[in-house]
Amino acid sequence: MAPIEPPPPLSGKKRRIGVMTSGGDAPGMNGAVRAVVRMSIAQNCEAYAIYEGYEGLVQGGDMIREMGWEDVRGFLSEGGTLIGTARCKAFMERPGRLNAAKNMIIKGIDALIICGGDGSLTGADKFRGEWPGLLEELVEKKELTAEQVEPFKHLNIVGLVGSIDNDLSMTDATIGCYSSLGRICESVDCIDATALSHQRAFVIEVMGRHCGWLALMAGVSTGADYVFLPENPPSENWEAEMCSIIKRHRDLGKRKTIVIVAEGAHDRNLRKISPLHVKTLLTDTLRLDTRITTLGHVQRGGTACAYDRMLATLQGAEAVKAVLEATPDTPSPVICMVENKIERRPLLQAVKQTHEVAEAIAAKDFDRAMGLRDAEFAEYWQAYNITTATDQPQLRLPEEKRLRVGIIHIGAPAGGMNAATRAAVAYCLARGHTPVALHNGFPGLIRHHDDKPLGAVREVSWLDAEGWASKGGSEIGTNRGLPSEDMATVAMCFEKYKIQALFAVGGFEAFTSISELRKARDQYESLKIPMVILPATVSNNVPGTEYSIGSDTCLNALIQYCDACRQSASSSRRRVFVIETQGGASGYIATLAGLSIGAFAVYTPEDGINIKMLDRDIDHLREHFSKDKGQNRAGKIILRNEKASKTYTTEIIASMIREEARGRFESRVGVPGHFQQGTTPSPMDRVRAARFGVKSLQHIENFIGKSKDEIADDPMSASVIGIKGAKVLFSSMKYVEENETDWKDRRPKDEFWMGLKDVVDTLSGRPKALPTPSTPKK
Ligand SMILES: Nc1ncnc2c1ncn2[C@@H]1O[C@H](COP(=O)(O)OP(=O)(O)OP(=O)(O)O)[C@@H](O)[C@H]1O
Ligand SMILES: O=P(O)(O)OC[C@H]1O[C@](O)(CO)[C@@H](O)[C@@H]1O
Ligand SMILES: [Mg+2]
Repeated sequence: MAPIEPPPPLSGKKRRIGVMTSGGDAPGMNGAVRAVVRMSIAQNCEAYAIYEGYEGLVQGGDMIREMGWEDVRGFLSEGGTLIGTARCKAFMERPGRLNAAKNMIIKGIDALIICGGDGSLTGADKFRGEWPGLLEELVEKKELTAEQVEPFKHLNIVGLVGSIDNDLSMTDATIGCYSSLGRICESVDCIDATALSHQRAFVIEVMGRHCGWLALMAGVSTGADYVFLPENPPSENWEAEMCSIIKRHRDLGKRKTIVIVAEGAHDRNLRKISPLHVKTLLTDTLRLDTRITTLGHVQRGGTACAYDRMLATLQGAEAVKAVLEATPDTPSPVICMVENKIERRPLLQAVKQTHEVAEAIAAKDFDRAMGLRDAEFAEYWQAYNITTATDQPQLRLPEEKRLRVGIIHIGAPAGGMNAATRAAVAYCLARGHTPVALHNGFPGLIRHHDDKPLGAVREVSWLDAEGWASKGGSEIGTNRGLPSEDMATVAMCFEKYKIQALFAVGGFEAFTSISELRKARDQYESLKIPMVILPATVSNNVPGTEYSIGSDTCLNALIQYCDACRQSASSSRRRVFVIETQGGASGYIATLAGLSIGAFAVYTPEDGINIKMLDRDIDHLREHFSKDKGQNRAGKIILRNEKASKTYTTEIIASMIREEARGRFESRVGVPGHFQQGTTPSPMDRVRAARFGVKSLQHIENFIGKSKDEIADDPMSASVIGIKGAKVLFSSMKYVEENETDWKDRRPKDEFWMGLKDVVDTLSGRPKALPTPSTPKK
């Protein structure tokens, strides 16, 4: 039967892009839909939502509807998926896909962006592969004419990975996985308190039918005693092994036990490992009072964390770009994240590699299964094992290779400082090194190193640091003071307390401190030791890395604050909140928060603020509110970094808006201040802190056996660990200090995120700035 409705013409439009969410819902999916819709419109395309996943495509009609700019307002701060999702049986079969193809053509949709998990993208890949055959069949069966299908010969399809499971190969993170991990961590942190009180054991089941990412990361970020993953089942002898590890932890004084079991966990013979089985072992063998908690769907619920909002937004925008750049020969891409870089990878290959993991598991080839997950996964597994099992004789170094490692926190507190320290301590102990905490930064060391009975230089035991994975702030105390306050005493202390390596955790002051120590090596032999700085600051302004631990915790705190303000502003109607963010002279926090909440405008120190900018933004607000008839939930947020301008303070901007609004709308000020340091660190900060902590100590070990002069002569002996693009690497401090540092403004010379400001502006519909003398052309 020929279609009743011919494909609508796309006069003057480049493309008609369909977007859908499919499979299990995941926090952040709404952000992806918002980005696709708004970016499509901004790029002169039409955007259509396909409701209820593939079900909408198979059924067509009203389930495929055009989306306007305002239809996605507020999407960023909503959990689940507002356009619905489904697990669609019909699409699994060819007749269902035939209907789907027909509906796409009837609706004139010539590009499809699908946000879903491994199953949804497998379906997308199948659809893409069958497309020419489906069109032929539609013509053959006279459901469509040859002319009708002609413009749709090449299926333009792009995948976005949205799933809490993080189970697609070739991407480090899927939209939703960090939000889900956040829910798990919150729950385990809560359970921790009650477990500790009763000295109980808890067996916690987390989601992940075929993938252990959530279980592993939950283990790393909560310091669980044992984890079970489908990719890497425990040894044949796991029951005894698990009991022995847990017994040892108890013998060392631990009052609680947490075991995390992935829903898809099994042993090496693929027999399911159930929480009940684990509980029975803990009860019968170790006599522990044990409870089971199955977290279930709370893991999928709730609003998205900052990272997922950012990921969803950037990937959604990238997907539209990929649609527009596609040629008939371009393989369909899936948008991936590799460390800190958005990349397009071939959908076909990503799906194939994902299936290979399942095949390797089914064939009991677990090494291959682990190898097929991304490199990050194996590193986290290693970090987890080294920092958890206390008795691993094979890891211990011979006596002469063991070091006394000083650990110091410098600067303001940042989420993840304790987790990094815990990992470093556990690593040191596993290898036979002695971890020595230098309390309260350099001023603590200088003034209180030999206080009696408790000086600032203290060896740390496993039990001391064991509970630090989830603790916010700094357990060993942190301070902005620099070693130059009294370099001679610092050098003397290193000599006196036999500090043979230094692991520094902190922000720009930590960076400056290591720079000072490195330069003072000419004067003091005791400073000719390997030193690593792990950047940790809410401001994310440390040169040598694109990511400092603590910045993710800060963004989460900030978006929580902004969501509350937006809710208030939207409810009161016609209200603008001007919110002042931290970040020093770096606009990172303001910009990323702006991206995550859909800010109306973001003011950064890099661009400054000028009167033309304010005039234009206020005009835009006026125009926006003049169209508002009161039914719009139109709360607006402007983010202003604390150092964006000396003249245009947060208060002044809010007053200008109030004045210029002439009663049409009003403004309020919000200053979250130190709330931005957060309480408990975010899971991303915790897991990266652990991974980078272990890597830092491994880097330090490269210098074992070298003479003092050899160490001093090696530029890598004072280095900073960081993420640069798609890589995690160490950079020599000397190089970074001399080439990558803007010392005056205390930030990297080249800030990777500057390009993101355009995305914030485009997606909020902010008018483009005309170049003025103080906004130089890029
Ligand atoms: N092999 C396949 N062929 C065709 N369609 C498929 C295939 N696998 C999955 N799909 C389609 O994708 C939908 C979602 O797949 P699935 O239920 O596996 O969820 P997912 O996308 O993997 O998400 P998650 O696992 O995160 O919940 C299925 O209901 C089906 O419509
Ligand atoms: O209740 P549902 O929708 O079947 O989902 C459960 C499954 O979905 C997932 O959460 C992925 O979204 C799996 O980890 C889990 O097994
Ligand atoms: Mg899946």
